[in-house]
Amino acid sequence: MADGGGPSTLRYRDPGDPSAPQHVQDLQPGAVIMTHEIRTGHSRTYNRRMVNQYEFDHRVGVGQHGEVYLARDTSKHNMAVALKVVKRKNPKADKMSKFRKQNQNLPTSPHLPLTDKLGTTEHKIRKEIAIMKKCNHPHIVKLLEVIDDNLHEKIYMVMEYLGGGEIKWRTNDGEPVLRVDQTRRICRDVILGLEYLHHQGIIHRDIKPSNLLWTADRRTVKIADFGVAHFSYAQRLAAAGQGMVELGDEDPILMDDTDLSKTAGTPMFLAPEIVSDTGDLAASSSTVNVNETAGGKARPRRRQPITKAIDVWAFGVTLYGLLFGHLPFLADREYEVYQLIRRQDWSVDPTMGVDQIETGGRHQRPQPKGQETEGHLVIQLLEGLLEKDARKRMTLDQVKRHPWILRDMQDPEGWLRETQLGPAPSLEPTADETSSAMSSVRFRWTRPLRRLWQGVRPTRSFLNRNAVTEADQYNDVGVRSAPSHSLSRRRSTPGTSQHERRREKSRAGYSGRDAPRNKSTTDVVARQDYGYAHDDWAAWEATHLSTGHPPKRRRGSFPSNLRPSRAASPQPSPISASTPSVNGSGMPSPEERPPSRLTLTHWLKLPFRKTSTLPMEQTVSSGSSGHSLSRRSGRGLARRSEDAFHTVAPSRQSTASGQLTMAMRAASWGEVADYARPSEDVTSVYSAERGDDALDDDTLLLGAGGIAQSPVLSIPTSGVLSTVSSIASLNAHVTGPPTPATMSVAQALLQRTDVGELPSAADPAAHDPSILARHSQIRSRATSPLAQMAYNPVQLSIESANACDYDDSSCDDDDDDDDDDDDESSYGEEVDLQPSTSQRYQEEDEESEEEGEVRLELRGRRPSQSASEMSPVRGADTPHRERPMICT
Ligand SMILES: Nc1ncnc2c1ncn2[C@@H]1O[C@H](COP(=O)(O)OP(=O)(O)OP(=O)(O)O)[C@@H](O)[C@H]1O
Repeated sequence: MADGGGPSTLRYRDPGDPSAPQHVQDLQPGAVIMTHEIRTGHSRTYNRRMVNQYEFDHRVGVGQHGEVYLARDTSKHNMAVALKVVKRKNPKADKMSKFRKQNQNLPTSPHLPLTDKLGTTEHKIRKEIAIMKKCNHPHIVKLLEVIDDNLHEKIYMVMEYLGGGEIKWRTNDGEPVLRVDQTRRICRDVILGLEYLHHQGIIHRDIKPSNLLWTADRRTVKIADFGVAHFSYAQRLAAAGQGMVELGDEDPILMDDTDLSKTAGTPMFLAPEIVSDTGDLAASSSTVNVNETAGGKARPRRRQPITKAIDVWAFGVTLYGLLFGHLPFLADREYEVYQLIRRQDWSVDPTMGVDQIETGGRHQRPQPKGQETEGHLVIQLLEGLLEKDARKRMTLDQVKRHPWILRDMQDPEGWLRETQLGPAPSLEPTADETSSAMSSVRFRWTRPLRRLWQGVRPTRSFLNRNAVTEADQYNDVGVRSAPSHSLSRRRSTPGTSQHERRREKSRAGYSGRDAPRNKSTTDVVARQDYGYAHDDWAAWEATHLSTGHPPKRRRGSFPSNLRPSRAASPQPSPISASTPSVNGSGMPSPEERPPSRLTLTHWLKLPFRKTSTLPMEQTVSSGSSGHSLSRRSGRGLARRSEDAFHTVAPSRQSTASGQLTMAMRAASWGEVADYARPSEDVTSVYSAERGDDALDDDTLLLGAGGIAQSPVLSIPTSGVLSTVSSIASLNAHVTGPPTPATMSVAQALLQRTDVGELPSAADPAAHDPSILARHSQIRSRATSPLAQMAYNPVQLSIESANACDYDDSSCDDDDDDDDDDDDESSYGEEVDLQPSTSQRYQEEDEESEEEGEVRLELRGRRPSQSASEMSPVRGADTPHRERPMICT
């Protein structure tokens, strides 16, 4: 790594993090940005992979169709985002799907989602994107941007990052880890999210604990993974309740209801109406799908229609799982599970939750209204949810009003009122959504063609300019207006190293990206051979914008009304006095240009450094210690850049159905508002400091895949959590050497958690962020990797970043066609290590592609995994896989 693998100084700002700056917390992106231009490279500071403005960190999950990475958006104050990288085409999976369609009795795991029948990978991704684009709700994971890498047939889905990870709900022994009241709060969030989805005409089809993710502060749960979700026109009509809804362009991919009849979802969570055919078919083809009529003649049985009720069922199974730590219908084989779902009644344990509240058994006598026990209410609710007849099943509205859901709320009526969804919005242009979700261009660049094109093509990063206001384009100077960097690197002349080429360029008077672009179009290709240049470019551009002389841009990239006039005298600015002179072209002379790599020496020479006018955080690395100075934005441009965040959010939130008030959010968690007791604030990492009794929030930070690695009692005390998170947030806001004040706060926090002494502020060592990082690493009392990630994000991100260097199976993509170049491929070289699961799959996939003929192998699907299931440290054993369970 560029900084010698020293401690990371990356600062992630999660919108859900209460310690994040307000503008980050307020970030509620409206329209999803569709980006069709991709720039890849490596960040200069950390040598991490970059795709456009996103810098990859570690992998947080692996799904059936792709991998999910933590990344930071360098254009938005390093805001954390989740980047899902999916291959547009997966011939092997597609072939397998086809094969499965023809051979329905193929074995599958009951734990894994069924997606085979939903069409090709491309179709599924398109649909997922189109559906996510329709959603904007506090309890639904937000899709922020879709980057369509047509060249490598990859799609990058940029989503809000949910730092809390999946809900952990059971131990290895199948015991619950959540308290009953915690489960209730999770349920409130899920109900609100589901209600919104159904209101939009969307059926999720894969509700289960692992698709429910916590925000970093663990106050909010959001529904994720729309891989098998379905948009139902009929559902949408019903939601509108008016018989008719206004339709935009009809979109075949969303309007095709035949998809709904296909089996999709995770077997254990499938509703009886879905498995009514499948189960029997799989079990015994001679007895299925027929009803014996009076005349003894077999006649196909009518299947119950598939409606949103399937989500209600899955929610019931989820609730059951959270309460009891195991699922109601368990068997080793898929078809056995289906039979149980169809025919068997479920039973309950004598106690529920980690607090072991008595259930009172499955069949109970009625209790006087208002005096029901908690167990009684829960069983009543489960009976309504797990009703095999979909027509008799509870509706979400009934669920929402159920006394157990409203229990402990101070003002249930207020909550119901506040969370009432407004009239359904009209169906906005769905055809546009899906057609733009992925480019349909099938053209693949060959290397010579690409080279030719690079010489003449204009650069444009954001084709969908409607998604961003004009002012934003102008303001967001850091990235959007940055020149596009070449996808490919120049072919090396034999015997010429990259360093030599660089030296040559620098002798010639310019270095790649600083080359004036206004002389001729061919200059555009005269860019650097390596990585990204955000920082330098942004710095350079910032300077010139501040003087009223922006660099030349492509026509149309500036809104005319905002385009600074060259004739007009620049605004008097304290910056302008110290900015470099510009030549006639609006570009600095070669001596004045920032260097291609921003070293500390160069930084010190920059004329504008004193004024701190960089539009984005600029990290300067010095020495091997990894000591870093982080210069935050100055007032001028940074201010504009921040403003852009607000204007970028043309709050769809404010549309009738998307409207959720603070009260609603508060109520769903029972925040300290009018809706709940103060002690309900159990999910706040700060509540321990307030001395609230019920903080057992640490139990939520448990192992992998819904399975707690350690019993609840061995989890560290809550004070540790709040302390470390305070340190983390302290770290997050220290953007330079720690001041004595911050050091003393950190010292106090560390003393409280008994993790050691910090050096004094006068000690130079104290200025090394590694000290803070080291001290904030709690001695591993939390055994789960996820917990450790939460406790020490900085440390883990370093390990994982290292891991990414060789493990990032998608890391290879940007080099697919450019591997003639030698020097950049830092991944791949270091590795003599065990390939990860995803890597193995990737390799197999590639092999198959190369062969042209897709080989079929019968084996279980690739399971989706969260980061906690994957060891963050390379070579360590995978902690757990779902164990098969036998139903008794
Ligand atoms: N926005 C996010 N923030 C944090 N982690 C995420 C996010 N989205 C996904 N993940 C993690 O990545 C894992 C896989 O992602 P995802 O579920 O989207 O993939 P998939 O291919 O749809 O998986 P599945 O097999 O469940 O269908 C999830 O289980 C989750 O742990």
